[in-house]
Parts: sequence; C-alpha cells; structure tokens
Amino acid sequence: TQSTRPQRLLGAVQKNATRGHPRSVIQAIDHFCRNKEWAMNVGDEKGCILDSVVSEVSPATVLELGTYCGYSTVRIASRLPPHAKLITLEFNPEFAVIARQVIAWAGVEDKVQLVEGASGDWIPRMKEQFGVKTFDLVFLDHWKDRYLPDTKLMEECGLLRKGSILLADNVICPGTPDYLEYVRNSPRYESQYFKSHLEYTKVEDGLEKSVFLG
Ligand SMILES: O=C(NCCCCc1cc2cnccc2s1)c1cc(-c2ccc(F)cc2)cc(O)c1O
Ligand SMILES: [Mg+2]
Repeated sequence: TQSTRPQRLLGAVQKNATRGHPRSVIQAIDHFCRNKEWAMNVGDEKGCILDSVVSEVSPATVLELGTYCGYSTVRIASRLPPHAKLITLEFNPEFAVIARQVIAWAGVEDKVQLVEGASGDWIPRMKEQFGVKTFDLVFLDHWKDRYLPDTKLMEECGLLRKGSILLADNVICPGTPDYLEYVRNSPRYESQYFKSHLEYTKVEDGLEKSVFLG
C-alpha cells in the first residue's frame, strides 16, 4: 500500500539523522522538505525566530497546538531548560504516530507529552489532567480559525499569566486575520510581527509574538 508523506518524512529522519541529535533531525526534515516533498513544518527560516523566542523566554511550561510530524516540537524541546515540560496537541492520529517516532529519534521524549485530540476539548482540562497552572509559552500552529477562540478559552481557563507569550505561526499564509486583529488591538496584549516566509517557499508569512499583560 502507498506510504503517506509523514511516513516518508519519518523515513528520511531515520535514514539521515543521528539518534539523540535533535539538530540532525531538524536538518534531515528541512532537507527532505526542500528537495523531495513540501510539508507544513514551521521550517528553518521561521524556526530560527521560534528558537530565539524559546531561548529568550526560557519557559518552564510550553503548550504547542499542532504537532504534525514533531518538527517544531523537537526544535522547542531541544532548547528547554532542565525539568521544563512541553505539552503538544495533535488532532490527527496518523500524524501523532509519526510525531512520537520523530520525537523519540531526536531523544527529547522526556520533555514532551503528546496528547491526541482537539484543542477545544483539551484546553479546559489542562489543569486537572496535567497539573498545569499556567503556560509560559504557547506556540499556535493548528487550525487557523481556532487561534482566536482557543486564545480566549486559555484566558477564561486561567492558563495565561502576566508575561505569558503567545507565538503564532502562519498569521499571513494561510492567515489568521481575526486572531491578528484581536492580539494587535486588545489592551491585554503587546504584539510584535516577525516577517518571514512560508516554510520552504518565497511566499510571505510570519510569526506574531504577543505578550499577555494580565
Ligand atoms: O493547516 C496548517 N496547520 C494546521 C494543521 C493541523 C490541524 C490541527 C488541528 C488541531 C486541533 N486541536 C489540536 C491540535 C490540532 S492539529 C498549516 C497549513 C499551511 C499551508 C498549507 C497549504 C498552503 F498552500 C500554504 C500553507 C502551512 C502551515 O505552516 C500550517 O501550520
Ligand atoms: Mg504552521
């Protein structure tokens, strides 16, 4: 039977990356997506912006919405301080199966909890299910029409504290206009746009970094 793109991406990691070396896993995926098959990882250009935000925030608790094959999960987890925890939500079980193997190959599984299901169902259960108080950093990379409702849901559930950082992928392409309007105009956020390109292309895209002011 035909393999899927995530399966082929995993194969490229297992063939070309060294177990336990997150950087080689990232390089193998970027090489695969540039030279073989495009895939919706945050990519190397936006990935460097992600890296700098993670290093600057040095978060103890991270929520990632949208795991896909685990590319950004590995990028974030490999830069976390010791004892820090990353919870990543993935809706598609097939993507989750691949992501678990990519995360394990990179050797960062001890810092990562991959949860399968929809953000709207899981966000209200974060505190009781995972003992989370608040998130220091949230990386939004899931359904683009869920960025805004899920941000409001995280506010309502008390999952954001003064200084929590929201970092949103694809605010230009595919685009998240209602989310952008909200974080850029709400007095409760201080927002900043990092211009970049859609992964592995010359199309404009960017990340929006928003600090929750409480
Ligand atoms: O759709 C994108 N990402 C979301 C898919 C994940 C669905 C989930 C929903 C959900 C709900 N709850 C919990 C977890 C999750 S995971 C996406 C798409 C493009 C793109 C595609 C074609 C194109 F021509 C130009 C850009 C680029 C990107 O960087 C993307 O991130
Ligand atoms: Mg994305």
